Amino acid sequence: MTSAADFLANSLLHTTLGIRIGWLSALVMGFWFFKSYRQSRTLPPGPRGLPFIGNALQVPTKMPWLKFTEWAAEYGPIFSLNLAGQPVVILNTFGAANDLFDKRSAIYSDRPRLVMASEILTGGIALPFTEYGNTWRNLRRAAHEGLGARATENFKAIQSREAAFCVLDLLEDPERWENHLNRAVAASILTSVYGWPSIGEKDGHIVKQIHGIAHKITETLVPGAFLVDIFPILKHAPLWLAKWKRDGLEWFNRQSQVFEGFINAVEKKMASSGETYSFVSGLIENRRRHKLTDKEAAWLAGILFTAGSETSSGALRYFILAMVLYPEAMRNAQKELDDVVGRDRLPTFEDQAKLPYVQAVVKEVLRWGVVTPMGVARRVTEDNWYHGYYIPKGTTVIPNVWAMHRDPQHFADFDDFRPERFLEGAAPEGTHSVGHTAFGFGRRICVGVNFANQTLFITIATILWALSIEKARKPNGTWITPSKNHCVDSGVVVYVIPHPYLRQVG
Ligand code: HEM
Repeated sequence: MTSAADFLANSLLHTTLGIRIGWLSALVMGFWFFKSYRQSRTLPPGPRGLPFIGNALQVPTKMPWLKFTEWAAEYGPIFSLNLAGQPVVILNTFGAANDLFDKRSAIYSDRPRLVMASEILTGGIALPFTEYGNTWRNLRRAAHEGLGARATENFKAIQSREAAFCVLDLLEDPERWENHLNRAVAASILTSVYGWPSIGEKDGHIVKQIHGIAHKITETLVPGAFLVDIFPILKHAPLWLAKWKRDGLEWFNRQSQVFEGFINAVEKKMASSGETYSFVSGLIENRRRHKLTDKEAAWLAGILFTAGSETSSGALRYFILAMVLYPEAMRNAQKELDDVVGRDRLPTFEDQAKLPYVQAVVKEVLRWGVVTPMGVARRVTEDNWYHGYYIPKGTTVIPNVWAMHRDPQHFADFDDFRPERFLEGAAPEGTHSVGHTAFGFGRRICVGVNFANQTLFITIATILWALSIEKARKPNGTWITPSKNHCVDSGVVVYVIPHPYLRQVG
């Protein structure tokens, strides 16, 4: 029989044990929860940074995509950085970009906050930077209506004419080949957008002005260029104290007047003499349906030549470089042009389907010489998980297009310019059968993609039909071999500096 004392002792023992077991299991459970919580909130791996500033000092200010590609080899196709507290995720494969930007486009279509470039300099209404919301939707719908695949057919005649003028200019004055490419690209955009007559040498100041606008905007995108982008609170600094803000707002007002003036001129012409079709004539008729204010419509048209001119002429520079370095590809394209077009007429868009090699040259130019190596960054608008990694709301997500286009899994000889790769087998998954992602992804894919592809096709076909491009020679007769890595990183767009020698096809 157990005494009352034994009973008491026993029950005490059991109670103590029970409490101990209870504590222990609570501890184990707590640890388990903590561990799984930690695991479920782990950002993708990445280089170790310093306290407070994280990896900010490890990211090079020029050509950061090269470092990103090295880090991708070390940490995997999706890695993360901490830029002074701002989480940044870098996507390095077609698959990852497709999974997030295309398949989760509802939460991956915003842009990171760019106070200077987007909110001050362009008033929050420049389509490429606009926050993912109603203003963006209205601008995008209007842009798509005027530049979709069917609508862009309207601009083929303008692009063919400009390609022919470009070749004449190159033949007459080969030394200034860059100017001629710039002029042709700017002219085909401006005539298509505003219905202007072709711009020539005399209109050099307009081309200069356009490139000036693009430069002004891209300059402000250079990380660290404006303190307000690091400390957004500075946006509220009073005007008398913040010269940068006064200058930025003044620039926006001046630029708005220029763009509104261009639109008003088209409107006047439409009222008097029946203006020919252009992007803006369509926009004027439909801007109310698209719920655009006059200023938004003016900026939509204005930003098209800013977004489209530097990128397209940058791609054409890469084309010149590729022809200088890979003459075999040039000869193959010229042979195809000879067989299909002959020598009695210029190539046209009707020939396009019968010129698969020339089309492959266009794609390879965009793959090999990617002009926007990091695309245009996005901002995630909701917490989400990918492959077990946590990507918190507000993270900046950068597609490393440069690495995607050099992924040995898809492009074994990625460094070589080899158009044939687009004629062999299927395009890599995640590229929507295109084979590259030079124009971006998902809902924010380049709205000028059809226009750009048309410009590149007809300009490249016409140049190769008329001209051969070779290495230039030094005065002592030795060849100048340009480097494919000698790039100028202007902030968003990257250029190359080839030294070509142009000669008429015999
Ligand atoms: C070779 C030429 C071009 C290249 C490589 C290029 C590339 C790009 C890229 C990478 C983006 C960002 C897409 C993303 O966020 O995923 C973009 C956006 C954009 N592009 Fe292009 N582009 C070119 C030509 C053009 C042309 C000719 C136009 C207009 C006529 C144009 C207008 C735009 C606009 C307005 C956006 C912003 C779209 C948005 O944010 O919703 N681009 N482009």
